[in-house]
Amino acid sequence: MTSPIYVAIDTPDLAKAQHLAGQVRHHVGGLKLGLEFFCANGHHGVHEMTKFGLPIFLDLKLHDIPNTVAKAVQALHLLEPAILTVHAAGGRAMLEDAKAAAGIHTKVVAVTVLTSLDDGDLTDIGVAAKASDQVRRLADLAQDAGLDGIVCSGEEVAMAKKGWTDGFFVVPGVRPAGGAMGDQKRAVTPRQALDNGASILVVGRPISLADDPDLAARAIEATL
Ligand SMILES: O=C(O)c1cc(=O)[nH]c(=O)n1[C@@H]1O[C@H](COP(=O)(O)O)[C@@H](O)[C@H]1O
Repeated sequence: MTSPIYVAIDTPDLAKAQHLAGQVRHHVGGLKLGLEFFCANGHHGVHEMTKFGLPIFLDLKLHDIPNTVAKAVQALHLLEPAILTVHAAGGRAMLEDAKAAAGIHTKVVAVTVLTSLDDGDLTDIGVAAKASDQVRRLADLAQDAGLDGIVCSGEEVAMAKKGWTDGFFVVPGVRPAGGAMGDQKRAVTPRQALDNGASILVVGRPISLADDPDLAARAIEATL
């Protein structure tokens, strides 16, 4: 069975990214490349990483006016990522245009409330809702706009899935029991996230900072 774990390769260094992917390739289901990697290595870097033969999740969290996001998505066509992120807070028109601009092999998923934010952080940016209510609102918007799914924490995924049974649910910010939270605030264990309905799990530092990343990936897989 394919692993639901996508390893977050958060480094600007292509050689380090290739080394990590090479270490874990047999125990993860895909590679997630984010802003740090893409800003440093661009299309060339993504091409290099496709050589591992795993699906590529390009996590650029696009968030701009609809025209700009649609053009950016078009500019990514050649890369054919399996998954691409945009921010749900960009609004309905931006989400619709992003989906329309994406290639047929790319799932476009909307980031709802970052897993690094809690209710207090939402208050600070003028969002009066609790994180869970905001996730529900943005999940409904993403579904209406025709997206393939959302990114949310393992705390909300069961609730979000109830209203969107065939949606694709990406859960990052997961932590093995007792693992360091770092900047994550709404974290659950990988097993909980999967039990709650995650389609895939994004795991970064618990694997990439481990002495033996492959062992860490296998240990997480063994809990699923
Ligand atoms: O879209 C994401 O992947 C994402 C959304 C979110 O709400 N929270 C979140 O942590 N992520 C990404 O998931 C990864 C989590 O990394 P670790 O906290 O190191 O496991 C990072 O690459 C984040 O950019």
